[in-house]
Order: sequence, then C-alpha cells, then structure tokens
Amino acid sequence: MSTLESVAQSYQQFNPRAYLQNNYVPPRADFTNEDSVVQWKLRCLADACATGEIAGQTLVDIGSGPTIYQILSASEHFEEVVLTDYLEVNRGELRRWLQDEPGAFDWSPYMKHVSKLEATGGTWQEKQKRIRERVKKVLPVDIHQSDPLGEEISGGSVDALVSTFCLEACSPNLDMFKKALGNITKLLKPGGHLLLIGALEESYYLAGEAKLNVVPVTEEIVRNALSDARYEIKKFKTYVMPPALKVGVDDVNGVFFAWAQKQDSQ
Ligand SMILES: C[S@@+](CC[C@H](N)C(=O)[O-])C[C@H]1O[C@@H](n2cnc3c(N)ncnc32)[C@H](O)[C@@H]1O
Ligand SMILES: O=[N+]([O-])c1ccc2c(c1)CN[C@@H](CO)C2
Repeated sequence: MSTLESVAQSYQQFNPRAYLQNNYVPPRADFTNEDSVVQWKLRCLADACATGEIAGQTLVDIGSGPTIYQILSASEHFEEVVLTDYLEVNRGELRRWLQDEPGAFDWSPYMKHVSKLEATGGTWQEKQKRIRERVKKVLPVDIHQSDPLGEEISGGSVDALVSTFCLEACSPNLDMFKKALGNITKLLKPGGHLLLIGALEESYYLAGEAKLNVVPVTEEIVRNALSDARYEIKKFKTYVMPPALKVGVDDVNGVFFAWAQKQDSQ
C-alpha cells in the first residue's frame, strides 16, 4: 500500500463530531480568555481581511473538514465561497450547518466573537445569514492530485484560498507537503492570496477511533515552502500552545498563521 493510500485509509475512521469536540469547544474554544488559541486564530484572519487587500469573486477553502470558522472573515469580501473536503462525512456536516438542520454544530459563539472583532455594525445573525447565502458549493478535494478540485474549478481561476490544518495533516512527508502546496497554488490567479493556518511540530492527532499521522513542520519549513511555491509572505505569526490546551488529542506544540500572495507569473 502506498503512503498516500495509507493516509486515505486512516481517514476512513475520521469522526467529525469527535474532531469538533476535541478542538472547537472549550478549553480550546474559550472565548472568555483572550490568550486562547481560538481567539488568536480568529484575530489573525480578521486582521488580514480588514486590510481590504483580500477580496474578489471566488474564495475556496481547502480541506474544510466539518468546520467553518476559517471563512468567517474572508467570506465578507467575496461573492462566492466554496468549501471542500476529502470526506463525505465532513461535507455532510458542512451541509447540515449551511441548511440549519437539527444536529448541526453550533458555530454561533464564533459568529458572535468575529462580529465583535470586525465591528462592522451588523448583528451576528446577519453575518450568519450572509455566510449561508455566500457558500455556493461544498466540493470533494484531494490536495495530492495535480488538479485538487478536478473539473469543478480549473487552475488559475480562484481569487483567494483559505486552508487550515490540512496540508500537514494529510501529507505523509515534507516532499508531499510541498507538492500539495504547489497543487493548491495552481488554483490561484497570479496575485491571488492564501490564508494558511497549521499545526507546528505535530506528529499525530485523534478524531474518535482515528489516529491521523501529521508531518511535523516548523516556521522555517513553512516559510521556505511558501517561498519555493513563489509566494510573497505578507504576514507570518506563531502561537505557542499553552500546557492547559495540551489536552491529549494531539501532540501539537503551536499554531502558525501565514498570509501569502502568489507572485505574478513571469
Ligand atoms: C485536521 S482536519 C482540518 C479541518 C479544518 N480545516 C480545521 O481547521 O479544523 C484535516 C482535513 O483534511 C482532510 N483531508 C484528508 N485527506 C485529504 C486530501 N488528500 N486532500 C484534501 N483534504 C484532505 C480531512 O478530511 C480533514 O477534514
Ligand atoms: O488548538 N487548536 O485550535 C487546534 C485546532 C485544530 C487542530 C489543532 C489545534 C491541532 N491538530 C490539528 C490537526 O492536525 C487540528
């Protein structure tokens, strides 16, 4: 079995609800503590989007999983948002929330927090409604394919990409990590923006019965990979995981945030 096949096989056991419980409810999703990782992630995304430089027609989130927090700020600046994941179980969780169906995960604490951060005057309910209107598709994706979205979205047509905790969590080694970054970068127009969040120095994480291998990356590795993929790095920030948030669901040591712009082809 190839290493990619073994990655794919390990994801067959991925449990979205367990994953959400491990990472998106307290203590990791603590909105009362401004030093919490969730507030740091949302602030990085909101600050980058507040510059007004990241805007256009189409925003694609690569490897959405069962989560939508990652597009709460960026989605305000695009006509159309596309969520993607490798697993149907995750695409189903996304659709449940988008259609406001019973049993969907409650993202309202995130909506409320980001609405306050952005302070654009509207209510969090209005923001939630806008997001549900702007997300037009939930598509399958495979970052290890040279055309990760197949026929659905062709190369060079996307104004901006978001991707959080995906590249390192489904690449068996650094070569595949860098190759996958190259694959998703081809989706971007020249001058397009990438908002990338990921795990620092993590080797595994749990999602119910699934134990997923992660290729450990450092700030230097990520910076070099972005430069090799012909990005200009506009912002790079890191967060050190406090002991209280090392809760046994992974061995992550920190989180990185990168805002990078694809260089014009020449
Ligand atoms: C750690 S989760 C990240 C979820 C979410 N973006 C977040 O911020 O929590 C990694 C995601 O990568 C997806 N994935 C696994 N293999 C993939 C592949 N070959 N291409 C794209 N995504 C993949 C998984 O289904 C899972 O949803
Ligand atoms: O601290 N967090 O907010 C947080 C959120 C999601 C994830 C992590 C940490 C670490 N593991 C990754 C999977 O590789 C998923």
